[in-house]
Amino acid sequence: MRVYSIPMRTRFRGITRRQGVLLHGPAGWGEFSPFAEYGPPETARWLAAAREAARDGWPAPVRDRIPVNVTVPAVAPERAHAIVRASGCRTAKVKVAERGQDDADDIARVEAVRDAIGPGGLVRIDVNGAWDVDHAARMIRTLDRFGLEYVEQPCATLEELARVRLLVDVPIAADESIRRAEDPLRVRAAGAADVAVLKVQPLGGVAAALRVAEATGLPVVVSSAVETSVGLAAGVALAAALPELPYACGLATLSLLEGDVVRDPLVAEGGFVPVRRPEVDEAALRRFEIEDEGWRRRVADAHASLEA
Ligand SMILES: O=C(O)CCC(=O)c1ccccc1C(=O)O
Ligand SMILES: [Mg+2]
Repeated sequence: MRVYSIPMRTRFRGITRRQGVLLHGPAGWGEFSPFAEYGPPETARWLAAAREAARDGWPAPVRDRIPVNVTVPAVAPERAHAIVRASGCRTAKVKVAERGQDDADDIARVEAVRDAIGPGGLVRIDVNGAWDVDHAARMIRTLDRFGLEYVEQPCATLEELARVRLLVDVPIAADESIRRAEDPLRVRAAGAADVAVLKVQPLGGVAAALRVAEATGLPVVVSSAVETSVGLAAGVALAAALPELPYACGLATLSLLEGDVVRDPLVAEGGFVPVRRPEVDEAALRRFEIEDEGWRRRVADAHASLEA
């Protein structure tokens, strides 16, 4: 078990360092990197994903590259513009409704991103559940002046998502609303979303996420949890194994980190991430390795919860 801590280039989800654990097994390396606010039983699924990677491996791919979106954190418009231009991606996902910012900040950022990507590019926004129904309907209409592909998790609850979905013409994607195997059925029953955002670690692995994808009956966008190339490879494997992949995925997140633990990182080029599994590089890993009792305990607790 190896613990890593990598500085982030930009503050994201309120964190400035990404930390996690890498596990090795007969099938390769797996990543366990639940965010600090998660404890058991949730972390058991994150551990199951790491174990699947290390012990079992993943289903066969049906494509050899994955179209990806550039992820634009809640930065100033000039910076957002530069991030999009440098990415080469034809789809941008813009974080909005960040704490400490207001609607005008979001409008300026989305406008800058539309300008940077041009009329032929796609712009989606991610609200992380921060708006109430009225605020969501108002802001989605305002931001749709710049053309929105979809809105990710505009409100926190399924009931609110379903109401917003009836009020606006822009498709709604569910992200935080899908974290457990039983969630897709609830999303479907509530009529809460047009698109399902799936992340491998919270769903307990690639095979489990494929079953969730089938259960949603919705088009799927695979997204990372901002991981090293070890964790990203699992997201790439899921995106590669899905029968249909109509949207760009949120797997171009390596550029949010200052470094990586592999020889040949899973970076996006020309808007695509290649389908492959990079090898952990001892020297790279040692550069970011830390000794941390807290992470060892989190693995042990997740393990105990998984066996219970
Ligand atoms: O989807 C992307 O473009 C990047 C991944 C991302 O946004 C994300 C990463 C970690 C935790 C939450 C989220 C999120 O989608 O809200
Ligand atoms: Mg999201």
